[in-house]
Amino acid sequence: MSPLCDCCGEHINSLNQQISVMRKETKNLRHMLDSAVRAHRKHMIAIQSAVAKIGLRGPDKDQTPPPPPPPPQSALEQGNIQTVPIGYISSCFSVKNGTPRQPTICGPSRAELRIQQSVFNNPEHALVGLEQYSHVWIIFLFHKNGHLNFKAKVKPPRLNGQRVGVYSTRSPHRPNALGLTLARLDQIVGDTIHLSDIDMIAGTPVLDIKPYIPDYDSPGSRLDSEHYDLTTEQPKATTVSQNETTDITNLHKDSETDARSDQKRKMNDDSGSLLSRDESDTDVPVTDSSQSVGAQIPLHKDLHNLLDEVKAYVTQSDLCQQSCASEVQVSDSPKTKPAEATVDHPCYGEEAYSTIAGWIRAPPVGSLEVRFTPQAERELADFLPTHLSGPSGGDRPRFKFLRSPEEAAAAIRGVLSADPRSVYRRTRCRDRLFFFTLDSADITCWFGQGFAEVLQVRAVEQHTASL
Ligand SMILES: C[S@@+](CC[C@H](N)C(=O)[O-])C[C@H]1O[C@@H](n2cnc3c(N)ncnc32)[C@H](O)[C@@H]1O
Repeated sequence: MSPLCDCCGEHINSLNQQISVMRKETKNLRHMLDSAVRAHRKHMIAIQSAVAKIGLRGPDKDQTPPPPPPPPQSALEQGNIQTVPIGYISSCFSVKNGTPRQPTICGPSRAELRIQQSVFNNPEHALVGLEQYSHVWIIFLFHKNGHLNFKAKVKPPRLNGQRVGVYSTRSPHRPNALGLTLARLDQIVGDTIHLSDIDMIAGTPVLDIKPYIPDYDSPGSRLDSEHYDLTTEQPKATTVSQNETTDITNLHKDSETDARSDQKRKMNDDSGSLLSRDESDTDVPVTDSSQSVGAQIPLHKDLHNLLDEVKAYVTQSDLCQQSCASEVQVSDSPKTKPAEATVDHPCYGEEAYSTIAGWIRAPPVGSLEVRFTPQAERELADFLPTHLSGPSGGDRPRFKFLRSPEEAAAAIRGVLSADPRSVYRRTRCRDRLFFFTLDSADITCWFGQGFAEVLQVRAVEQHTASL
């Protein structure tokens, strides 16, 4: 491009100056607007509480001032983020055609993911500890979706032309073209993760990686409210004890977890209540001879029995020959995990094994006993269940989501027994009161050695709740 003549150069300079002045003014105006909004909110709160104090009726409905505008939100609060891929998949599939529709379809489908140095100065640091897991969730972008078109109803290929809502499918064509794949983690070398069981094409931008933890990610293994014994008010001892091995193998198979849930359901049916506790229903650490790394495997007792039954019918070698070709390949592969991270997954038909870090089930932070003061119990009991709507309850506080004070008590116990304090609070401000909100209840508690005590349960004040 030829250099600008003097007069055009000057003109451009002056325009640039004007632009920068206008930018500054816009910034100032935005700042003033923000302060005005904040001040307005404060005034509204002050007026409301003054009205409440002197017991005045609020102004007539048609004179009610419009509610204060919501405070300005950051882009993140509005759900807008600028995504930055942490890396790009290099995989054995280069085009969409022929790429497995789900990771389970083609075991040996392999890929590598190198974490970008533009994201972390030391990308390999971001992977420390991940080698203890056998499976990872990969969150990625369907970057080859073309013109990002999506419809509310789609025709999944396996439904042969029938249409269903997009959210009942794993279709790539969705408003935010995000994909989610549970991949097998074969090995980590420096800043690179070696994966198999993938359904992503080469070049796929990856946004996030999370370890697969059946206790959180699989309903059959969830530590849900059923695990809280509401009569003794203590969390059930379903997790392994701390002195157990750090390498815990989870045998996870749908039919087994179903069997486990069925059994749980049956136990509940038998006793007529969720509240009873069967002492035999605790995990027992058993040594499984099939586990080649020799670690102790804490299996649920009924799960263990089931496993024994399965073993009686099929021998390990038969199965390895018939249906575990991919498993064998994994352990034969040069991508086998290094000695300290290797988990030699035994073969049992189509069972999927997953390993997780030991601290997930045996964390150094123990669970807490949860108590309520008599006053807090009375306050909680005063809350009306969701289904009791209408004027019958008078001024009594109501839950919006929780169905009863008992359900609220179980939720409070769940939250507190897991010790919700940050490490800072736990170590530096141990004696401080702890506040949290559950549904329409403001809860105040304190923590002592090995316990949490609920001191107060109050209805969330209306004006605070609407802010
Ligand atoms: C049905 S989707 C399922 C993906 C993921 N497991 C999920 O549930 O979100 C898998 C298909 O998406 C297509 N695909 C894979 N990577 C893609 C990408 N980066 N962009 C667009 N389509 C892709 C392939 O055709 C593959 O068969």
